Order: sequence, then C-alpha cells, then structure tokens
Amino acid sequence: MTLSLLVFGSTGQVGVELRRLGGPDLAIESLDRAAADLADPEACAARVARTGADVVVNAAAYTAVDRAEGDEAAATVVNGAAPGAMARAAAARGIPFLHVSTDYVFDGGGARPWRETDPVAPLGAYGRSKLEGERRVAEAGGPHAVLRTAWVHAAHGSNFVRTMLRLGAERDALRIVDDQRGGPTAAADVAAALVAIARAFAEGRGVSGVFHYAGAPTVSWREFAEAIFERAHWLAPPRIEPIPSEAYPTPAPRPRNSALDCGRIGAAYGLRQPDWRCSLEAIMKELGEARDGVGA
Ligand SMILES: NC(=O)C1=CN([C@@H]2O[C@H](COP(=O)(O)OP(=O)(O)OC[C@H]3O[C@@H](n4cnc5c(N)ncnc54)[C@H](OP(=O)(O)O)[C@@H]3O)[C@@H](O)[C@H]2O)C=CC1
Ligand SMILES: Cc1cn([C@H]2C[C@H](O)[C@@H](COP(=O)(O)OP(=O)(O)O[C@H]3O[C@@H](C)C(=O)[C@@H](O)[C@H]3O)O2)c(=O)[nH]c1=O
Ligand SMILES: [Mg+2]
Repeated sequence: MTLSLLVFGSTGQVGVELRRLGGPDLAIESLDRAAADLADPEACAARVARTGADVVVNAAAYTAVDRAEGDEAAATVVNGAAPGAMARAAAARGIPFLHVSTDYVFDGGGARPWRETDPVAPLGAYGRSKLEGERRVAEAGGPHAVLRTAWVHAAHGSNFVRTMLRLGAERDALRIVDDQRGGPTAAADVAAALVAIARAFAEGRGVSGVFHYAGAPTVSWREFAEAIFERAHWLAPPRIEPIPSEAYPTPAPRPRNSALDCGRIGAAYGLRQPDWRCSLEAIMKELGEARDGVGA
C-alpha cells in the first residue's frame, strides 16, 4: 500500500532525508517555509485541514539554540503554537500527527539515560519552546507520536559534523567540550524511524505518546569530534583539546547528560537505537564523494 505523508520543513536535515525516502511505496508532499511558514500557525493548520495525506509529519523547527535565548517569543510560536495548531487540525481529520522533539527538554542532571517518564526541566529558551510543542501536540487529542531525538547530523545542513570539518580545515587545534554526553543521531535514521511509525499508524499498529530515539553509543562532543576526524581521510586532523563546558560559554546552557533511554520505542515499534558510527560512515562517504566530484 502506498503511504502518503505531508511533511513540513522540507529544507531541514530531517526534511531532506525524508524526501530521499520517497518512492513507489511512499508518496511525500513536502512544504518549505514559503509554502507553510510556522510563524503563522493558523495558515499551517489550514494546510493540514485540506490534506489528503495519510499522516502529517512536522520536521520544521526553530533550531538555533543560542539565538532562541534572545528571540524566545518567535521560537515559541514556531516550536509551540504551530505544532499545536497543526496537531489539532490533524486530530479533527482523524489523521496521525508525527512531531520531532529534543533531548534539550531535560536539565542534564544525573548519569543514567533519560526515560520518557522522567521530569523535564529545560535549561534554555529552545528547550522550553520545544516542550511547549510536545504538550500542545498531546493536548490536541488525536493520534500522535513525539519523537525525542538528539545531536542530529547529516552530510548537508547545519550540524556539528559540518562545523568540525570546516573548523578542522582552518585550524591546527580545536577545543571541544568533553563533559556533555549524548547520542549523535543521523537525520537519515530519524527520517526512517518517522516513516516506520507512520506506516504503523496507517496499518492500525500506531501507539500514541512520547518516544526517545537517539544513536548509540553515548559519547561526549569531544569523542564525537574525534570519530569525525578519524573518518575524514582528506583532512590532516587537528589536535583536539578536551575542555569543560565552562571553558566554552554560550548564551544557552546545554545539558551535561542528555543520553536517552530508547526502550519504549523498541517495545512499541520494534525500532532499535541506530549505531551512529555506521551512519557516520555513510555520511562521510557522501561528503568524500562530493569532494571528489563523484556524481557531480
Ligand atoms: N538539529 C538537531 O541537532 C536536533 C533537532 N531536533 C529536532 O528535529 C527536528 C528537525 O530538525 P533538523 O532537521 O535538524 O532542523 P534544521 O535546523 O536542519 O532545519 C530546520 C527546518 O525548519 C524550517 N523552519 C524553521 N523556521 C521555520 C518557519 N518559521 N516556517 C517554516 N519552516 C521553518 C527550516 O526552514 P528554512 O530552511 O527555510 O530555514 C528547515 O527546513 C526539529 O523539530 C528539531 O527541533 C531534535 C534534536 C536534535
Ligand atoms: C564549534 C564548537 C562547539 N563546541 C561545543 C558547543 C556545544 O556544547 C557542542 C555542540 O555544539 P552545537 O552548536 O552543534 O550544539 P547545539 O546547537 O546545542 O546542538 C543541539 O541542537 C539542537 C537543535 C538540539 O536539539 C540538540 O539535540 C543538539 O543537537 O559543542 C565546542 O566545544 N567547541 C567548538 O569548537
Ligand atoms: Mg547548533
């Protein structure tokens, strides 16, 4: 059976990877900012209200963590009010609404991976705005899934992998935070999980709720940076100096422990934590081939 998705956020990391999954079994209509601006929640809701798609997926968000500190009202419209309005429109049609959220809803305390039942306490405006979205999506009352993921990266877009490769080419040494730990997650793996959940809903096997889904093993940003440079064969790797968070001040504090326990999504949907090292191989291959002009 062909599954049809209406996707908001076609130009983002997850949006691009969702489009790549389209094919005979998966029809994807995706909307960019010009087609659906989440700064206008009612316009987005109206778009949902007239869709013929089986499932709506929101991959759009205000993701500039530091910028959100000085722009919280706008971030909260995009990350809170808009998903809420879209989810209510989906609920009115009886179609499932899939939404993506973040590890930054947690305060980063403790050392064990966070469960969906653990208390949330965001440290900054981005996390607060995303939490608002989670709550409004649940309150809409329709079939829904909120996928909390972390440290999303891809061969395209704005992410830590591309930042490291850019800085690594410019400098001999990098100072990287070593006391924030999490699960790097490839956008392609997030997209595949969203499609699996959408298919489950279409087949009557959907389970509503919040689900954690992040890559394994858990590492620090410093360890992730080293793994990136190990695979960037075209670069002379920079020296990496491990630093504490205090040595890298940012407008928004980041959680120290943002590891996510992904047991619930395994039980509900049979989805296992992806090994980010395998996914990173594919991303580095894509970046290497782009450099070599393969496929250009
Ligand atoms: N990046 C990460 O590390 C993580 C992301 N997430 C969540 O995953 C989801 C996908 O993130 P990711 O793919 O990384 O996002 P990106 O930062 O790569 O892209 C954001 C997307 O949202 C769109 N967008 C932003 N503002 C608006 C707006 N006002 N109207 C319409 N579209 C808008 C952007 O469009 P444009 O190109 O026009 O700017 C772009 O398509 C988000 O919900 C995010 O919160 C969760 C954990 C980690
Ligand atoms: C560039 C750089 C960053 N860092 C640190 C800062 C920060 O703690 C960490 C990662 O930097 P970033 O700016 O990529 O991180 P950030 O934008 O906070 O990434 C987050 O984005 C949002 C959207 C999410 O939802 C989160 O899951 C998470 O992926 O690395 C260094 O220590 N040295 C450096 O040279
Ligand atoms: Mg960032």
